[in-house]
Amino acid sequence: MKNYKITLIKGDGIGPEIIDEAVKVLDAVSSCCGFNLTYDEALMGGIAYDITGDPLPQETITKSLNSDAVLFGAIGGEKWDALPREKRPESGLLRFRKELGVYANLRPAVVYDELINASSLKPEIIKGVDIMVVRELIGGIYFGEPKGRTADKGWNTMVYTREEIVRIAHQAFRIAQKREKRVCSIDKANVLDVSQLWRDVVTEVSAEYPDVELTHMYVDNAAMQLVLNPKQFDVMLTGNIFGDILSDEASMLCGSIGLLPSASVGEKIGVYEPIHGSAPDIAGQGIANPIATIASASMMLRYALGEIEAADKIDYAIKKVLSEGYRTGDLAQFDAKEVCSTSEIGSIIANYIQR
Ligand SMILES: NC(=O)c1ccc[n+]([C@@H]2O[C@H](COP(=O)([O-])OP(=O)(O)OC[C@H]3O[C@@H](n4cnc5c(N)ncnc54)[C@H](O)[C@@H]3O)[C@@H](O)[C@H]2O)c1
Ligand SMILES: CC(C)[C@H](C(=O)O)[C@@H](O)C(=O)O
Ligand SMILES: [Mg+2]
Repeated sequence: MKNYKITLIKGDGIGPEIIDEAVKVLDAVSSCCGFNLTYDEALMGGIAYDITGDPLPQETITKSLNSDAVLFGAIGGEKWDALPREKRPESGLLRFRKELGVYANLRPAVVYDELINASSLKPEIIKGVDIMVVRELIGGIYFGEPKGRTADKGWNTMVYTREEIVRIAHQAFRIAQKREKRVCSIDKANVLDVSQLWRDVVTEVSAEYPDVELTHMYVDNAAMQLVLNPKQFDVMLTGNIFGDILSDEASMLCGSIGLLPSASVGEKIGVYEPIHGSAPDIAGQGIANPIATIASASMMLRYALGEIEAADKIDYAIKKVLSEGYRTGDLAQFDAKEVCSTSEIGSIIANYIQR
């Protein structure tokens, strides 16, 4: 029987609660599909800082690089907000992504028919929305030098090199070839030099993909177009910060940020993580929506392990459970037949798979 090694990073806030549900579902699907998963936990974020003094212990990097994939919950919280930047949970996550070289963050935003009433937008605007945000993840303003602050001044630098833009653009075009063959590249080329380079390089790379239509859009307009007419988008190619913001916005087309998964991939091991954070406001209450993490586990099976049947089973079970009206609190107002806790909805999805 095939055996895969998965590094589990639960992190802070709701991280442990949502990862536990993803593991429940993974265990159900692996026993149905005839493979085995071995989990090894590793620390990151505030909890790692509290235990080791470092938000990203070396052991976490080593374990992750020696596994087949990483399933990640979320990090951060007010408790650690006053720490110096390099000790903060968020710095641990950024360093982790850089160490693993996961330059492409794939964030699908798909509107489920079952949740068509969960968006504040009209059903006719969102029905059928299926967007893939391809977000550059280890460059841009998050990493550029110089950065720093004094009492009276704070500064960061948005930098992209040609090489960084080329590799993320190839990802976007290759993904588009398997979809509707449309890439909309998002930038702020009317103002930023770095965006002018971005636009030129994306255009150059597009010459290798004559079957894919390329358009460009300024990020401010893109934020507006996403709620005006989201179906115009197939693949949205973005830099680091623009993709961070637009994917949170896109989650509200779908109904809740608790639904959106992601895959962070590059040359080495991939990291599979919900797009949301540690949600300190609801942590420990058993009400977080674990579906984003369960769907991230499905992306892990599909992309990292090639267990397509198992991934399909999870995706189908999520849809089925939503169609039967099971909802966590974030979606309780929308055609709910039964409002469930985090653990209940995880069990219902796992049981559905085992039926
Ligand atoms: N990848 C990550 O680990 C990650 C991502 C984003 C934010 N963060 C960190 O998380 C902390 C909180 O940040 P924030 O509040 O801006 O963003 P957040 O995504 O944690 O929460 C935003 C809002 O969405 C809700 N929400 C998020 N996930 C949910 C879920 N699964 N089910 C139901 N509701 C959910 C929260 O309750 C909150 O009201 C910060 O420290 C931030 O830096 C971490
Ligand atoms: C916590 C933060 C560093 C992170 C990001 O901005 O990438 C988060 O918002 C995300 O979307 O994963
Ligand atoms: Mg974010």
